[in-house]
Amino acid sequence: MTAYEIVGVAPAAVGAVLAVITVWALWSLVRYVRADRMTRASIRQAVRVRFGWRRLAPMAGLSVHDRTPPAVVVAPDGKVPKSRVIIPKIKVTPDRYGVLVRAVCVPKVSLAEFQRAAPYLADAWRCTRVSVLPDTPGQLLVRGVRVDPLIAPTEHVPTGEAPEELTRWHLGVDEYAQPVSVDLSNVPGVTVAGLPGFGKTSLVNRFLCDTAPSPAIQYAFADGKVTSSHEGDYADLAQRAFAFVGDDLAEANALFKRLVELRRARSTSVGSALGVKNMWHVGPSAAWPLVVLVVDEAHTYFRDYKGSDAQTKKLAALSSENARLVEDLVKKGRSVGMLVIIATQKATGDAIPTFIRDVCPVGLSFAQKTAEAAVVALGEDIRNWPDANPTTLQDPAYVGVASMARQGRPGFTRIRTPYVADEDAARIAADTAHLVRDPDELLAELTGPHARHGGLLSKDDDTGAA
Ligand SMILES: Nc1ncnc2c1ncn2[C@@H]1O[C@H](COP(=O)(O)OP(=O)(O)OP(=O)(O)O)[C@@H](O)[C@H]1O
Repeated sequence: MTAYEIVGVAPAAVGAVLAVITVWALWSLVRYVRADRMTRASIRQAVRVRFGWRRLAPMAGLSVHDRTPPAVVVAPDGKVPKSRVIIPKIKVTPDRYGVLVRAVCVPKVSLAEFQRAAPYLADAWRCTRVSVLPDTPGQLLVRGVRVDPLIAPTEHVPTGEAPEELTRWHLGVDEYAQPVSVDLSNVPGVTVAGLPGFGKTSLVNRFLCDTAPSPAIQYAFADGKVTSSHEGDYADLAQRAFAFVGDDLAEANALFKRLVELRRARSTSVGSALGVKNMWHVGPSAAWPLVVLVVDEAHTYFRDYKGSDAQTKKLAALSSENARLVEDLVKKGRSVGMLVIIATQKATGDAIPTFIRDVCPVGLSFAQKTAEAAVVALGEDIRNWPDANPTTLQDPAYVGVASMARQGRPGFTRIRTPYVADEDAARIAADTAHLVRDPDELLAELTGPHARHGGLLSKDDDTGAA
C-alpha cells in the first residue's frame, strides 16, 4: 500500500474506530443507568481501580523491574536502555458488592505478594475487605467488597421450576459475596442450629422450595414446636410432605421407625432395583426419590428426661429410642438416598446428641450466645476460628448469617443466607402438592411387597448399632 492509498483509507478507519468507541460508550452508559444504586457505585469504583492501577501497583509492592535490556543492548547513541517496570495486567468486573479483579502474575509478584498487599489495596480501593485466591494457572482472583455482604439482607424468590441439580443447596453468599453451596449427594445429615429468630427456618425453606418442584424428592417433617400440621413454620409446606408429626414423642417415634424400616427395605433392594449398591451412582428419580426428613426443634424429640415417675420414664425411653432411630438414618441412609436435616434453637448437648451431630457432614450455626453453644453446634474446631464463631453474630444485623465448616478446606466460612417469604413457600407447596408420593409405596411398586419384609427381619441391622 502506498502512502497515498493509506491517506485515502485513513478517514474510514478513524470513522470505524470512533463508531466502535461510541457503541462501547453508549453500551456502558446504558448499563450504568439501568444498574441499581449499589452496582452503580461499584461501576465507578471499577473505573477508579482500573485507572489508578499503574500508580498503585508499584506503591503496593506489586511490580517488578525487568533489568534485562531488550534485544538492542546498547542504543546507537551509546546509552544502555533503562530497566522496565512490569505491572501485573488486570481485568476489573464490578458487581453489587464491589469489584472482582483478575490479575496476571508476573515473576516474583504472585499469590503471596498480592495477599500481603491486600490491606493496602483495601484502603486504596475503599473496600471493607480484599481477598486474594488463585484462579487459573498464572492468574489470581482479587475480590474487593465495598459493602459487607454479611450485613446486606437478601431475598430469594423460588421459581417453581425443577432444579437442574437437585442436590445442590444454594446457601447464600460468603463475606466476599461469592456464592456458597453444598452438594447434598452422598450426604446423610445436616445440622442447623442457632438462637430463635435468626433464620433457620428461612434457610431450610429455601432448600424445600427450590427442590419441591422435582418429583425425585419426598419429604417428612417432624416439627417439635407444634402439635398439629396446621400450625407453625411447616403449616403450608406440609401439603408437599408424605408425613408430618408435631411434638408428640410417640408419633415422632412411629415416624422415625417407619423411616428406619424404609431405610432397611431400600438397603435390601437397592441392588436388585437399581443395579447399584449406592443409589447416588444413578441419582434420585421419581421411582426412587431422595427422602428428606426435616426434624425441627430437635430438642423436643431427643431431650434427656430425668425423673423416676412412670410418665417421665416412658418419655425418657421414647426420646432415647428416637435418638437411636435418627442416628440409624444418618449412619446408614446415605447410600439409599435418605437425608436428615436437624434444626434446633437449643444449644445443649441433648438438642442434637453428639453421636448424631458428629456423623452429619454438613453443619451450620446461626448466632449463638456462648462459646459452649457454638461448640455444641459446630464441634470443637470452631474454638480455633474466632472470627467465624457464631457468638459474634448476635447483632440483629446478622439475622440470616450462619457459620459453616468449609467443605474440603480447613476453617469456617460465614454465609449471608437469603430470606424466603412464607407466601412463596406456600405458593410452591400448593403448586407441587400433586408430586407427593409415599416412598414405601414407590418401593413396593419397584420391588414388590416382599423386599420390605426381608429388610425388617434382618437381625444384624439393629437400630441400636452405634
Ligand atoms: N435470611 C434472612 N435475611 C433477613 N431476615 C431474615 C432471614 N431469615 C429470617 N429473617 C427474619 O427473621 C425472622 C425469623 O426467621 P426464622 O423464622 O427463619 O428464624 P428461626 O431461626 O427459624 O426462628 P425459630 O427458632 O424461632 O423458628 C423472619 O420472620 C424474618 O423477618
